[in-house]
Amino acid sequence: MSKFGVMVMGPAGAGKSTFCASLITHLNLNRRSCFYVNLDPAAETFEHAPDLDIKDLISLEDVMEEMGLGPNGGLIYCFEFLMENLDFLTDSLDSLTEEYLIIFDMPGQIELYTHVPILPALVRFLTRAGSLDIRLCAAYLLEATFVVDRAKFFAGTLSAMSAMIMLEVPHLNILSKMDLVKDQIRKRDLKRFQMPDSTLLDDDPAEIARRKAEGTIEDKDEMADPQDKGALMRGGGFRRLNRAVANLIENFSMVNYLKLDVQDEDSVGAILSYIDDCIQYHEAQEPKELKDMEFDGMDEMED
Ligand SMILES: Nc1nc2c(ncn2[C@@H]2O[C@H](COP(=O)(O)OP(=O)(O)OP(=O)(O)O)[C@@H](O)[C@H]2O)c(=O)[nH]1
Ligand SMILES: [Mg+2]
Repeated sequence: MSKFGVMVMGPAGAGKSTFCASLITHLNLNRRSCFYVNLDPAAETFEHAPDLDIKDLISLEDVMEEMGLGPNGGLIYCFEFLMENLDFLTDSLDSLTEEYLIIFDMPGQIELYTHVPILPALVRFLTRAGSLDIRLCAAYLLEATFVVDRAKFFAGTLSAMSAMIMLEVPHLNILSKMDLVKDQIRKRDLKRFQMPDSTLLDDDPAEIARRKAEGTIEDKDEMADPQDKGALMRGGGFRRLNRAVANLIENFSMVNYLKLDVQDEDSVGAILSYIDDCIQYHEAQEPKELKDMEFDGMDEMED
């Protein structure tokens, strides 16, 4: 019997726990079962109490105090400890049926998603056939306010891509906190962020302001010409690096973003549909109503 889950990931403060909460509210409203697993050993407050909380296994505060570690080293220690005590997960998750959506609320330390191999090992454990066998997808959240600074946006996109390549499970990228930008950015412009392309760097307001302050451009026109290699060279190493990264992301064309506004029930519902599709949740559900109807039909035939 398969199980189904979503791992909610992304940088610190991206809105992961808030999204988990609104997803749970939405699932409850739609009479769907969910099981909320908090894997952030530093998380204190929750809108919905977790069904399983890593803090019952190990707390970051204790680790920092007893091991003399900082918050990031402490977090890595907590995850290493979890990997040595996987029964903690198995004992609670093993009995869940295919009706449940298991929601993993992850911490925001970016190193967890980029250069330590713990998360891939955890994901392999959760998804391994014959073990928990969870059909898992990753939901990677990036704050929509990043679109204001495009170099930052591409850097965030690069870390999303890194997590995507590292984890090898179906992956949804989500621009969270859309309420903060929806009045500031035109729909047409937003589309360019949803499917990032390197021309976004050509008319970056933050970059234009920076270069105006430096006195390297007089007005917007010089920035708007992507063919102006001279302007790029004059812009120095970082600009060329930004462009190289943006081109890499564009050429891979692997990262597309969905929009999330947690205040909007439809928006949360739309993201849930993507999650369901990724993990083929509906295909595995027992057609209960149909079974009942079949029974009724048979009774009538027998009468
Ligand atoms: N305006 C707005 N604020 C949001 C939204 N989602 C989260 N926030 C705020 O952003 C802050 C961080 O939200 P969290 O949900 O705790 O983010 P997180 O990614 O779980 O943070 P860490 O677990 O610490 O990495 C909180 O102050 C939230 O109230 C949103 O959709 N819109
Ligand atoms: Mg959180």
